[in-house]
Amino acid sequence: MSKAKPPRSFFKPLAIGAPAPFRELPVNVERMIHFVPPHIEKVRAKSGDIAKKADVILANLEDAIPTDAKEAARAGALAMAKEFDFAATGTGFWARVNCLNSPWFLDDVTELVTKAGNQLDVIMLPKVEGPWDIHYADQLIAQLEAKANIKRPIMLHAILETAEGVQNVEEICLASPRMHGISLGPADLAASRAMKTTRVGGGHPFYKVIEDPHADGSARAAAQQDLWHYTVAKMVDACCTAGIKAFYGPFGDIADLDACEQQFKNAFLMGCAGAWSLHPNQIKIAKDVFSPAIDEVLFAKKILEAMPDGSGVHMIDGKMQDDATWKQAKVIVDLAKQIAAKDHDMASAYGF
Ligand SMILES: CC(C)(COP(=O)(O)OP(=O)(O)OC[C@H]1O[C@@H](n2cnc3c(N)ncnc32)[C@H](O)[C@@H]1OP(=O)(O)O)[C@@H](O)C(=O)NCCC(=O)NCCSC(=O)C[C@H](O)C(=O)O
Ligand SMILES: [Mg+2]
Repeated sequence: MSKAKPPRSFFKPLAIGAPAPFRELPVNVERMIHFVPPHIEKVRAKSGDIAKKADVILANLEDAIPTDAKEAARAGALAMAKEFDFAATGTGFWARVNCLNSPWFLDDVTELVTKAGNQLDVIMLPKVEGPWDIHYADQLIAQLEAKANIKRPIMLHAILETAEGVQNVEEICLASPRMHGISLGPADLAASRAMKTTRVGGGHPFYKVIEDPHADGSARAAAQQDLWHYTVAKMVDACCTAGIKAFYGPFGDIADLDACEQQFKNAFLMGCAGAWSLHPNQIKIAKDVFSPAIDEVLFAKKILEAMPDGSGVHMIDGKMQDDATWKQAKVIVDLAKQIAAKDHDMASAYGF
């Protein structure tokens, strides 16, 4: 049976000279994690402009990068760290490395941490199966941080994309104070679970409920259901328990902006902080969806103003408010304040 670390050891650096892990997550607006294929020079060159619109730019080294371009993608990621000052626009800089059992993982992490460790905010780890994967990456990154004299800890973000990972998601989230969050990886997860779909996220016309038959034999209404509801709910609960962030991952039908928006909306309502954008068209969708709606923020502000100490019962616009709705309102207003601090247009729309 595995044992948890003693509380006093949990936040100790794992290597002499490595920075101490964060005790609280840095407060960053991360509505979209924008994927860049760093081996394609033309696309990589757009990173500076994209960084003005996106909250996070991620250099992708894993799936979607051809085997013969893995080294070029790694070199491209290092070039991005050198060429662009992402921090100056308040944009996060992340990299998705190849998975732990691949021939590239060790060089990916070694080069990123030692050559770009002061620019890199988060390493995204694919196909995490259990806490043991996080422990290994955690120790390795600490050793490299110490070697390269990195001053600020690099965080870890795991992708939930195997059946085993979903089984172990709570332990993964709690495995290290280096954990930043978790993203759902619906494509790999579908394959791992033997789900019969070729889609990257989103719904499926075969997954629906159908109305009972009518006596007159008329057509029965049917509605598609959300294939990802169970996994997103499990992921959100595990992340919130650990004090880290949950993200919906990719939506692969780049042309279907409506379905992308709906999938992101479901994730936002269920507690996710953001989603991945694979194409520039998905950045604005994520920005709009993962910013609370203006009328919701104004209503939430009314609740907080009516109940300054968060207790008692009040009626606002015909709706009962109490301690619990005060907490709901606070979630929305706190997020709106974070967005307002970054985005002046949103600040005035929210009335801050
Ligand atoms: C999906 C794409 C291959 C589509 O690219 P393309 O055919 O070039 O699209 P467009 O012609 O519409 O592009 C218009 C212009 O935009 C530029 N562009 C495209 N994508 C990006 C981008 N990600 N960042 C910046 N700029 C981008 C094009 O160069 C065009 O520019 P111009 O020619 O000057 O007009 C492509 O979007 C892409 O490669 N996206 C990333 C794909 C990716 O990262 N996939 C992996 C993540 S999903 C995954 O791994 C699954 C997950 O793990 C799971 O298991 O679920
Ligand atoms: Mg994947």
